Amino acid sequence: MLLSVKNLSVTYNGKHAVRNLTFSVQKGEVFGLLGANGAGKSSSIGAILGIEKSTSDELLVLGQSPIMDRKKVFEQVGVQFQETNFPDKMTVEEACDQWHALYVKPQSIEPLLSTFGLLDKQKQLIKSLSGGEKQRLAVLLALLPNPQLVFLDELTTGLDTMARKMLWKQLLIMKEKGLSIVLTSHYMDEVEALCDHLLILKKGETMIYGTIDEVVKASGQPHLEAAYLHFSGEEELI
Ligand SMILES: Nc1ncnc2c1ncn2[C@@H]1O[C@H](COP(=O)(O)OP(=O)(O)OP(=O)(O)O)[C@@H](O)[C@H]1O
Repeated sequence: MLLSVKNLSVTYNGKHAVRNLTFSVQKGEVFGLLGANGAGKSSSIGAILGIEKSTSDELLVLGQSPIMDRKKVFEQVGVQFQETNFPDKMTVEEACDQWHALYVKPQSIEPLLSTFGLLDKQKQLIKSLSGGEKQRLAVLLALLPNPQLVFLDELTTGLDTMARKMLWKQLLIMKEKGLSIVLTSHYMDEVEALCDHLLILKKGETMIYGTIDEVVKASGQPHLEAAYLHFSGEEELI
């Protein structure tokens, strides 16, 4: 088991943002944490990463506590955030070199740059990259540690169709090699392409947790998009 979360709760000013979240992720599994804006996805991930304060009956990342064993755990875990702030004068190459130096067994930089279509952008300032290029760089940096487990927040938001498909293909290759992935996404085609299990949050509560087939079946809807709308409560807004 690479990730085990039991009854994780996050509160802000006495109000629950996440309540009793329970799930686990095995080696080579892709897990999707889904829900409408404000449902509690980022708060959950922040808590699992030890950034947000939380309570739980169990919180183990690679069998260790992300709070007590922080350094050891995060040598083997990759994280991509929605917004990564880089210094103004930093180039793609410098960011890669700095990240590379932080880890014990990182991947080689060049093949990754090539895979992510950024080989000819090495000397460019990060702030001058397009939105999609920045997004690809953020995923590249999350994978650079050669992690056993990677957290990808809104993986392909802002990417064009080709870049999305490229990224999915790349992640599936890494999954085959044993990489475990926790992702958040608002796109059900992405969830269908990648996820083994998914969990849908609504106002911090777990509405359903299972495989895509189980979720669709339990919803009584014809396909995942409709099942998602049903469980997330987003259909009430349409
Ligand atoms: N630091 C904070 N202080 C107070 N409330 C917060 C804080 N961070 C998040 N919240 C609230 O907690 C709830 C869950 O927010 P969260 O960011 O986890 O949702 P999300 O599912 O990641 O949303 P999105 O899809 O918009 O990124 C929201 O109601 C949000 O306003």
